[in-house]
Amino acid sequence: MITKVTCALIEQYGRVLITQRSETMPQAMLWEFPGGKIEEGETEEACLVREIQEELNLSITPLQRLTPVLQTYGDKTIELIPYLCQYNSGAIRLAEHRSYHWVQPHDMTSYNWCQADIPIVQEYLAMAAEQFLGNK
Ligand SMILES: Nc1nc2c([nH]c(=O)n2[C@@H]2O[C@H](COP(=O)(O)OP(=O)(O)OP(=O)(O)O)[C@@H](O)[C@H]2O)c(=O)[nH]1
Repeated sequence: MITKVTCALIEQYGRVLITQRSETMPQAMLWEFPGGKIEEGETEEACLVREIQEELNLSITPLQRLTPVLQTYGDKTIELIPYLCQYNSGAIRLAEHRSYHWVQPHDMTSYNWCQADIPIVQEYLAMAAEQFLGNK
């Protein structure tokens, strides 16, 4: 069975919000984009809005779906579905994570990521580079 998991790339002022998993979570201490498992009957977007409210106390709007990643961890396979998201309101209150950073694209590769997130970071960096060139 493949578990569908959404994750949010929340952008603000040219930075993206990333979160560090806690000691007690699977993939402990690794960095990820916040999100979580899709519940029965839920859309991807509704899942993200719910998870980001629950985990971080933020209101967001999903804007653009990026490329999903299939990843096997031991005997579990997940499909990680990333969305670029707009920050709307709220101040961060961590419910589950150990910490968070707002990072600039060029700093993203210096983090220790969950395996599934690495292709998403690469896709985001490619998009950020294109945007930079387009703005020149
Ligand atoms: N949220 C999130 N999960 C990720 C990412 N990358 C990644 O490999 N995962 C994996 O996807 C799964 C999602 O689990 P989760 O624990 O965040 O989701 P959840 O809150 O809905 O689950 P729970 O209710 O079982 O605790 C975990 O196995 C986690 O390690 C990511 O960027 N964001």
